[in-house]
Amino acid sequence: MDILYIRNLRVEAVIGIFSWEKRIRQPIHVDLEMAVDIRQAAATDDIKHALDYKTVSHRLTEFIAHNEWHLVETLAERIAELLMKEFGVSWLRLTLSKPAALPAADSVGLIIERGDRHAPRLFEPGQ
Ligand SMILES: Nc1nc2c(c(=O)[nH]1)N=C([C@H](O)[C@@H](O)CO)CN2
Repeated sequence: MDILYIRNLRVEAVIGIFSWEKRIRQPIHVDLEMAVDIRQAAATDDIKHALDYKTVSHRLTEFIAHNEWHLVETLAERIAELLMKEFGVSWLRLTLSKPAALPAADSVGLIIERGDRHAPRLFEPGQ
């Protein structure tokens, strides 16, 4: 299986467990790897058969920024669900970072993997 990645997608989000965190936006950085099979896209040279990283990035930005979150765990799980349901992604590894969370640390966050790495894409959106 091949991997399409998006590295260091930056989104300003309302996220955190404390009341002061409900009143500000904080940066969330998304690193994403998604299983794909690039052969049909490469053979046809047609974006219709590719997982469009621009569309995925715009959707994730909108989803993260237009909702409010308490835990990074919740946000990570919801992102994984969205990618599987809306884009047919069969396997993903997501690194979610909240770099402003701890003044004494460069960043904190999570790495999660969901799905079957060797399964084909579940569907192509719009088909
Ligand atoms: N495992 C987690 N621990 C903490 C979280 C979290 O989302 N998951 N969040 C916070 C606070 O919101 C923190 O980021 C504020 O500095 C603390 N621990």
